[in-house]
Amino acid sequence: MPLNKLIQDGDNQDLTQERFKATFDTDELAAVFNGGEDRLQRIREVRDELTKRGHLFDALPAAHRTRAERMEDVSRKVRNSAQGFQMTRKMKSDFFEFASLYSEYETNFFIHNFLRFLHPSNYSLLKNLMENVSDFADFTNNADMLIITRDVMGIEGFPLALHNLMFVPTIQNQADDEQQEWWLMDALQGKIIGTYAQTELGHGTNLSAIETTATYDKSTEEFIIHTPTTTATKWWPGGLGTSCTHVILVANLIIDSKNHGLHPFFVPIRDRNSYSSMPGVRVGDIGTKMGVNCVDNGFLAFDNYRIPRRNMLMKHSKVSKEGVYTAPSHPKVGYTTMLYMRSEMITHQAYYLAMAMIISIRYSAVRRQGEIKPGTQEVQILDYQTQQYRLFPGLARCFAFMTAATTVRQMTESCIKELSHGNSDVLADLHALSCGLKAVVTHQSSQSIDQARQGCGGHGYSDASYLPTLYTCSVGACTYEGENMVMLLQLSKYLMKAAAKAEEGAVMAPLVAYLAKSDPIENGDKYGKLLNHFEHVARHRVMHAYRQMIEEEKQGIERDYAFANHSVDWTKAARAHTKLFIARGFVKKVQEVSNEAVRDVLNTLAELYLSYELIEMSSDLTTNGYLPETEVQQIRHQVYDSMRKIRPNAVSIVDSFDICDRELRSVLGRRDGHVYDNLYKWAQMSPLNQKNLPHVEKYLKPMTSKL
Ligand SMILES: Cc1cc2nc3c(=O)[nH]c(=O)nc-3n(C[C@H](O)[C@H](O)[C@H](O)COP(=O)(O)OP(=O)(O)OC[C@H]3O[C@@H](n4cnc5c(N)ncnc54)[C@H](O)[C@@H]3O)c2cc1C
Repeated sequence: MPLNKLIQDGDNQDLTQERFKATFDTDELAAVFNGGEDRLQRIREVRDELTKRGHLFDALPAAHRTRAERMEDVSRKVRNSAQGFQMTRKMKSDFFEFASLYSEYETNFFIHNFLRFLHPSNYSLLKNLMENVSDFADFTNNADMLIITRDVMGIEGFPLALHNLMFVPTIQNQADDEQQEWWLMDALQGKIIGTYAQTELGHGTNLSAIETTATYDKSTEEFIIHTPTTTATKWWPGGLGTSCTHVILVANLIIDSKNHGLHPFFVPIRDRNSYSSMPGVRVGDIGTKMGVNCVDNGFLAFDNYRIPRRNMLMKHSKVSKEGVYTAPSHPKVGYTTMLYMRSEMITHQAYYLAMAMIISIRYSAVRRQGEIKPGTQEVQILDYQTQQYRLFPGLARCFAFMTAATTVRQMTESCIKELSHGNSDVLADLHALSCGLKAVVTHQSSQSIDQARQGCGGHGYSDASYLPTLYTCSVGACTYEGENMVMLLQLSKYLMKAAAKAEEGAVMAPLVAYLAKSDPIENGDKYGKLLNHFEHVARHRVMHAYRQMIEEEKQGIERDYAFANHSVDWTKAARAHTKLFIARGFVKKVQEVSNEAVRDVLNTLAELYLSYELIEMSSDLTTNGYLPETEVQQIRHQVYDSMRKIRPNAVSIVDSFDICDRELRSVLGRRDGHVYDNLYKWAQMSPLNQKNLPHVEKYLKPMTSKL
């Protein structure tokens, strides 16, 4: 029995030959990547069930459909849940009993675990909205829902994406018990569809500049929602364009002319029956974007639109009938929700990147182009060192990022337990880390996906490869959920405080303890040595940025300006700090793997990851004589050595991601490697291959027929 489990008769011969070279069992590595044997098994069972339900999938590739047709396709798959999901009285009472067990801090934990892992609520919506999956899918199982969403819906989103991710969790997190009784069941059953409207046309990152107002009118016990300027128009919220009946609106709370800052309001915007916008509400779609065009991102403006007082979400802050404001008891409410969101985003990025690697590496094994020595046979492009340099660092990053996502999720869970005992010590560390991870992982994933696209030549630019879709989905995440540069600056502020502590010799949190250490004289074993180099670079960058800033302060420049004057250096420091965390986690993970053959291949990937990332930062390695140029050269050679070792296993490694053709939606990445015949078939489906096309009939024919 071959070690690669994907070998089948009739496949492209080059691909089959590659698969026979595997030195490890692909099922074993698949279990490591996908979070364990049980989880892998379950993913496969769900996938098999989906295979039996052909009508869940589209006859034509999405690229050959208009945006409106694609919106129709995804909406068909998430149709109204009213008939699908009736919560029984018992389920309803369990639901609220469970919710009430949780304290304020645990509420965030409750949202994510209860909704995603423990209880039918959030994913049940998706599940019950989806046709025909309720008889086999376990909606309490995150793996089930992940695979169903990816396989059936694809990665370009759907009109209820923000409803699930933001609208329902915000009601649970920020509405009081009575408000949850009013709104939650309708939201869970899809009787109302919502989104989260925060960003404005003129204001994104800087929340303090948001202009939309909610002014309390004591005489009627209502809030008057108003958009005072064009720049105050809400812009971007997913699902707002055409799908939502309601929004959670983030607006300035004004009472007796006093601004109490931003608060969330539950605001109906469209009639649930007619879908017409409410009087006083202007709402619509913002048009096509670089990607995620199955999400209808929209705009929203209000003309003195009135909502009842109790439509302000009042779990944490309150406004009484008389207009008395009560502030939230704890300023950090909501932090842990954000932490979970970010760990989920990192998981998604690891999958996007894995898909890009499957596509580009399989295709590079099938594609023959050019000769290494003139007059010899055309080579598989995977044999070119330059091609390996383009692709294999991305391959190693898949494992590094997946490990980071798992680690940060576990750290978040343990942090929440600590919070429930009143200990918030690690929250700031973890929040800062999550900012760095969000920024580094989204940036590097999209970079590696684009390298994969370019590595597939012209066919990589075709939608048939699916690489353009993967790139646009991945790169969008560099902006939403916190713009990346701003995320790095947030981490920098935390590192600035840590640097000050290191200078003072104060006690340091574990994640930044290395700042107070000096460079080791003994470098340790292979991994120890490389990780020491990561520590050196991070420490050097952080302390350098800090000391430059302090020097400016001594010259009378205020701290804020001194920080801003060195913000590029600070973001470089933040990246190095984050890469150190990822590198440490990857090494630890590899060392825990028990199967020797799998550990060997992961060792090679980890070596490549560490040496490649160090070479990317190599100028910091030689500064101040930390390493001689010869040692940097050795690290560079380590990159090439690791690539050589990975080459024979490359196809089997990507096969181990265990992502099937249907999920992959790529002609270039097909398991069987029959790329050319299928590219031809894919092109035949293009709507432009129909007869009597208007542009030809109206304009081109009359032009050419005159010649
Ligand atoms: C695909 C997608 C989906 C989205 N979905 C939603 C949604 O559902 N709901 C919603 O409310 N919003 C949504 N958004 C909006 C998103 O949250 C914002 O685009 C994001 O917060 C960035 O804000 P901005 O666009 O105003 O950029 P800006 O803040 O204007 O940033 C522009 C540039 O200025 C820089 N910059 C800004 N502030 C600073 C600073 N303090 N220091 C240094 N540099 C700075 C940034 O680094 C960036 O280079 C979505 C956006 C996208 C792309």
